[in-house]
Amino acid sequence: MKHKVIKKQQNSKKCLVCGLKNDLGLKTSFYELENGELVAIFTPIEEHQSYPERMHGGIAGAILDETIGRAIMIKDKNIWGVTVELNVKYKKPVPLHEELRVVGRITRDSSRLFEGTGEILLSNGEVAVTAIGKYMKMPIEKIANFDEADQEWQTVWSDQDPSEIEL
Ligand SMILES: CCCCCCCC(=O)SCCNC(=O)CCNC(=O)[C@H](O)C(C)(C)COP(=O)(O)OP(=O)(O)OC[C@H]1O[C@@H](n2cnc3c(N)ncnc32)[C@H](O)[C@@H]1OP(=O)(O)O
Repeated sequence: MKHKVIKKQQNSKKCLVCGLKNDLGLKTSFYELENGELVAIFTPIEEHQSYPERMHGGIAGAILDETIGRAIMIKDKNIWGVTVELNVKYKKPVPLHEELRVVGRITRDSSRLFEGTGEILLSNGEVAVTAIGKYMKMPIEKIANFDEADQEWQTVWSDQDPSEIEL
């Protein structure tokens, strides 16, 4: 089923998952969908491997962690969190060099904590990795010295940005 993209989220400079100036990073794009889910799109490269041609399980955890952690921003772009728990299940190997979609959504939201689930989808739509994450809400000033301009926290548009995403 196709879902309309309603917003593209910000990237940053050096984050492993979303930093556009991190040469070894995933350079992920994040899209908010009209159904309330967040989709991450990235293509793993050789530097993200574990065994040859297989994406590292830690990279799978990283992309799921950030996709779920950012899904809360659909509701309010000013809610920031730090991961306190992440449970990852590896069901199928994830190949390198293929564009992957990762879907995340919030399943519980309270004043101090939020929880969500996510999946890495293979190009044929099969679910390869799943995760459940729990995050503690914190003001960004308490997490880090995060100057948005310095960290290049901004929406960067591309010709490749989809207007709809098939899930
Ligand atoms: C763009 C945004 C994308 C975000 C996605 C990526 C996010 C990340 O990768 S963040 C990096 C990884 N995570 C971290 O670095 C977090 C490290 N942990 C910490 O800094 C601390 O443990 C921190 C701040 C979460 C809690 O510290 P602190 O407040 O001292 O802990 P503590 O006093 O034990 O707990 C405070 C409260 O939280 C509760 N709590 C703590 N952990 C949990 C948990 N896992 N589940 C439920 N409740 C918890 C405690 O029960 C306690 O409640 P109460 O006050 O009622 O007794």
